[in-house]
Amino acid sequence: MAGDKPSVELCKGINGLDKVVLRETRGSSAEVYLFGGQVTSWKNEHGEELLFVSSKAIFKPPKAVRGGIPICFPQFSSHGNLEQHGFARNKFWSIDTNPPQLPSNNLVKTFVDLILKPTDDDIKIWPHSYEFRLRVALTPGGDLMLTSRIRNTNSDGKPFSFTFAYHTYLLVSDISEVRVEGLETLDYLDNLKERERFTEQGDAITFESEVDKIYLSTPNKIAIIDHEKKRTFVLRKDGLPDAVVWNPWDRKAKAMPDFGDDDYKHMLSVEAAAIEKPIILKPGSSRMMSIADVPMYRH
Ligand SMILES: O=P(O)(O)OC[C@H]1O[C@H](O)[C@H](O)[C@@H](O)[C@@H]1O
Repeated sequence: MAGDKPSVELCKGINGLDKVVLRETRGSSAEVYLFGGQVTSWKNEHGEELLFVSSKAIFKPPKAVRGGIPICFPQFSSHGNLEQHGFARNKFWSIDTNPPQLPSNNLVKTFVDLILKPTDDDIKIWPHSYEFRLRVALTPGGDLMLTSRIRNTNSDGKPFSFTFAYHTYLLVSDISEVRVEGLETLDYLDNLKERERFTEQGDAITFESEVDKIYLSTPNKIAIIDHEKKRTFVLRKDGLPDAVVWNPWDRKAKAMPDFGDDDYKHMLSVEAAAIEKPIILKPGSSRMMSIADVPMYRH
């Protein structure tokens, strides 16, 4: 409730799964499930939801929840030997009670730190030891910030490489009224054409059919403009050169059991990512990757 103190609360979500609820003074909030380390809700100070979660989402491990912000690690999509989008989104994360310091931002007081480490069984699938720390934070103004720090803790001296994405599902009023700015004239790999490389035209991107593109070397700021809602999401990213834009449209929507037939009209995935050039970490070294989603309104 607006006027309350900021709070961070661990409680039970759908199907008894643990979730952490962040609340800020002016009324904005966010929810994070320990399953997947996945943000599943982000509301502005009027209590309006900003993230898309499918009406048919299944909150039942091991299938990742359809919506919010799944974490794709250590593999984006199906390009590699691992399961689609890697395993991080299907794992139970823990609350990190003793996180190492992050570069300080004194304004941000409402956050939770999660951690994922491999079990012995996990190491059979991906033979590396790592610590993946995820901070989910809400600013007093209601911006959502995710910071990931991945560290190679291999004791055998071996480096590892990975690809990564914050698979953000934004809630939009009508996909045919949405415009994305910041990706014009950039090169992209088209997932619908065997990852062939193309160059985007000069206009802002609009949507009238299925899209699944990996834009390369993108600017650190991308705007998603929702005309009907008079709302713009500004996605700021750091340490993540690529950006995926995905909407399955009607035919693929129908083929997904956890996605409503008309859901595609109300979502757009804009995913800050590192895909074209995998990130390589030597033992003892770590990498930080962050996003901040900022909602802005026109009145
Ligand atoms: O169905 P999922 O495994 O969650 O993947 C959903 C989508 O994720 C990304 O956006 C990929 O680029 C798409 O090719 C994929 O269809």
